[in-house]
Amino acid sequence: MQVNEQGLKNKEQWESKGYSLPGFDRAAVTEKTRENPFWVHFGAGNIFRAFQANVVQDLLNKGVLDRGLVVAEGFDYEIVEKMNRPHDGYSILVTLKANGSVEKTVVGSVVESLTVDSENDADFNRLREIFKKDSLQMASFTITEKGYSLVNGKGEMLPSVVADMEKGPEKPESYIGKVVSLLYTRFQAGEKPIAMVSMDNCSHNGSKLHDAVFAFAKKWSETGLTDKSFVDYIENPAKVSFPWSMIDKITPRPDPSVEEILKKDGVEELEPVVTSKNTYVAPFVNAEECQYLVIEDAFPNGRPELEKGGLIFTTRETVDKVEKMKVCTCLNPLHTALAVFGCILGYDLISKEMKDETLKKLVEGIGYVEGLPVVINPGILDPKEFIDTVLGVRIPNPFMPDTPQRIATDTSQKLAIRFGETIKAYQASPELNVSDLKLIPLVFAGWLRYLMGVDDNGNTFELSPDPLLDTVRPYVADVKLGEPVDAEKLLKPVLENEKIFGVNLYEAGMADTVCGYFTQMTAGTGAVRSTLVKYV
Ligand SMILES: NC(=O)c1ccc[n+]([C@@H]2O[C@H](COP(=O)([O-])OP(=O)(O)OC[C@H]3O[C@@H](n4cnc5c(N)ncnc54)[C@H](O)[C@@H]3O)[C@@H](O)[C@H]2O)c1
Ligand SMILES: O=P(O)(O)OC[C@@H](O)[C@@H](O)[C@H](O)[C@H](O)CO
Repeated sequence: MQVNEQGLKNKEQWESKGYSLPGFDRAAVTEKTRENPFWVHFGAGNIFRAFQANVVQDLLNKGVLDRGLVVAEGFDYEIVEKMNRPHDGYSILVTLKANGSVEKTVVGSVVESLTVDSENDADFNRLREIFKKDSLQMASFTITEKGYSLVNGKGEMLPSVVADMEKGPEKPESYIGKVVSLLYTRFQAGEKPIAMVSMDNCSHNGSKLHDAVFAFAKKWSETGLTDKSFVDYIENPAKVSFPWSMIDKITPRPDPSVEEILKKDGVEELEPVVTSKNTYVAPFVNAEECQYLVIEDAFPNGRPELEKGGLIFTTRETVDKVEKMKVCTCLNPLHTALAVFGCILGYDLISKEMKDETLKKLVEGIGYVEGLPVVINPGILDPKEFIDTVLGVRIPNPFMPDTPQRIATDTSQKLAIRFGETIKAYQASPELNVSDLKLIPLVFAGWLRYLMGVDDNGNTFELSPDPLLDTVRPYVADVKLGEPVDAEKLLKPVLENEKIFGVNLYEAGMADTVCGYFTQMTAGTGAVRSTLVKYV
């Protein structure tokens, strides 16, 4: 049983093993999509395969849609070369339910896979062609928070961005430069409308995408590298919109336990690949059942009826509230707390951490006690019920192979959103005091302790990738477990960094607490556990 066009011809074989197959005429859908594409997604990673691609498949099955998805990968071309193309765009979605049952779906809604590589004429020209089409309604993105950044950890503009700003839209190298170049193609084709929808886990994600795009459009317009009015096109919401969104579906990396299930069914060539850019991809994805995608309803070229596939379209205000609820208080901060302490305490599964009474109490405290008071009820989802399900069902799901190491990736990019917003809300509130926050500083101290790359037994472990590692690791490089440490002196430059924590922890009055916790956590082996037990 091979995951490709040929291998899927024997439908009975797949169906007899419990697989749901695409229920639409894929050849016809492919042809229509080539002619009139409506949705290009940037970022061919795991969440896209597990969520957006499956929603479109469902709508194709129901006859709500008659065209599929084009996926464009602009960072890690190996995903397209090693996964999408050999498998003709198919992948298997394995849904791991909390009751232990497993749902297997062959997803075939991705009918075109392209690299966004200006050196690859065939793919880049095809993308230009797609961006000229009247039918194109949206371009969406799951490219991680750092995908939108034009600067490095030190705040310096990335060399590829500097080069593209100078050279213009012809042959860009940087990610956003390539996206803006495609938008310029759309502008030149008659200023056609489009929604540019960031679906990444960052606060006000649409504005993040807008700001990065705008920086290029402004520079190119001013320097005459594009038509002067290109920047006006980008700034006209009736032409180009940047809706905000909130996305939620826990999608761990492809796991060997799931690979085993599929292998036993007779599925071949399933081996996951870790690309040279550190993406974990396989011909299958594994994810939980629960999913939410809430999008600001701002689509200047119209949009498909994606609400029929469970997506929620609403106002920017509601997206803001729902996103704050999920990313800033009720899910992602709890994930990051478990990621940091899970790595230090030697865990390899998030669900196992939820059986650790101290860690369970820690995340309950961060969620219910410290986070919930600043959540504004978005109306469409109840925050208390949401957090109840996150802590009672989703994170403890023993069938989900999610790891603290995955979630610890890029922590420096996430602390500001996941905790800083709560601190700011406490600062702004007449009823709340920042000094009441005891657990958030514990996570900050835990992250600094994590950066030592030494677990609570004193053994070294590998840190997850993070663009700021080289900048922040040196601050804790000389700290030795059991030796005296002047935390204030060592950590001050980091704790003052608003970019990392969302606030200057000295100004917020939290720096002393963090230093105190850090000192206790470095007192010797077992000190992280005893500090947690003491304060949780
Ligand atoms: N996995 C989840 O549980 C989940 C759930 C909700 C939202 N998300 C959002 O989706 C994003 C991607 O998650 P995933 O599960 O697909 O991860 P993944 O590791 O499977 O894929 C990452 C994707 O981002 C791209 N990318 C990585 N670094 C980049 C960079 N510097 N510039 C541009 N592109 C870059 C990769 O090429 C790939 O397409 C997350 O960062 C998060 O914002 C993920
Ligand atoms: O995807 P990231 O790297 O932004 O964050 C890691 C996890 O917290 C995240 O992927 C969650 O699983 C997801 O946000 C759940 O919807």
